[in-house]
Amino acid sequence: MSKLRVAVIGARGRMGAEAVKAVNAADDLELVAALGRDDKRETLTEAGAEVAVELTHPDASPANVAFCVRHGIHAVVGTTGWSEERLATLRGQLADAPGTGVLIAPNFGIGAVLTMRFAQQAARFFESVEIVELHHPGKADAPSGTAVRTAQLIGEARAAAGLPAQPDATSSALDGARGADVAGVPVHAVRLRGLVAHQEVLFGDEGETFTLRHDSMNRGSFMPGVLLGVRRIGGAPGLTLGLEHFMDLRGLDLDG
Ligand SMILES: NC(=O)C1=CN([C@@H]2O[C@H](COP(=O)(O)OP(=O)(O)OC[C@H]3O[C@@H](n4cnc5c(N)ncnc54)[C@H](OP(=O)(O)O)[C@@H]3O)[C@@H](O)[C@H]2O)C=CC1
Ligand SMILES: O=C(O)C1=N[C@H](C(=O)O)C[C@H](O)C1
Repeated sequence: MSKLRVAVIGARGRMGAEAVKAVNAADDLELVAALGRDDKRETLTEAGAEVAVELTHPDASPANVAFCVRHGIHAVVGTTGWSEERLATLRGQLADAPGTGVLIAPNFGIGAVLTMRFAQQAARFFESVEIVELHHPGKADAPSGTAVRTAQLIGEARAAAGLPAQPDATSSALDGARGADVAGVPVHAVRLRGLVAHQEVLFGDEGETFTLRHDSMNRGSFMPGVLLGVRRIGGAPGLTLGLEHFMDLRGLDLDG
């Protein structure tokens, strides 16, 4: 059987270098291109890439993905910064490219995906919720894409359950002291040498707290998710938001 032809964009970055290793180690995949900031995107078409793994920077990602979509190359995107506006533009591009698939995964870590799902499930049971994300100091964006997505999912679940805004009597605060408000959920970002990628979701109600925590100890932790996306995206035309759509989450359904 022929191997799936895979390219990595951002190949010399922390994640990209790991993705290059993971693709090279997979028997069913062939690494046909490894692009850095200075390489032209045409390298992808010249190399005959079928799937591109995109791991660059929020400012660079939309143009890289647009190129892939225009040329019928499926994309597995881990780069953060996909605002609603950027997603709407991408949906428009995909509408003109039937058959082409793009996966945007805020986090490829299996445990991180589960954290998001469990947080969504727990959201309606607690009056208060806050998120603390903790990352290495080389990270460009804050809060993390994962924290933003987690907060959005919690916000949606709270709204669906008819919960009011959470209590907070703060009437005076230094800028940033209460974090960023994402969908009504305060999100706090820590940047600390020695960390990789971590997140805590703290729920609270009368007399009890409940904490979900996920830790990525190294970037190898993201690779099974990256490879799952690479193998599945060809069969999923259009936009897929979140790796959970390629995972078997039976038993973790939101509505019972
Ligand atoms: N979804 C997930 O599970 C994960 C997502 N991420 C996200 O992935 C992204 C990358 O993270 P990380 O690897 O740590 O970042 P790095 O800064 O280590 O790597 C980014 C790489 O992208 C390159 N680059 C920048 N612009 C372009 C461009 N226009 N075309 C091609 N390459 C480009 C950079 O090149 P140069 O070195 O020349 O600057 C660099 O090598 C971030 O958005 C991060 O949040 C990270 C971890 C997990
Ligand atoms: O930059 C990182 O490192 C990470 N970025 C992603 C994010 O912003 O959520 C995923 C993970 O947290 C690591």
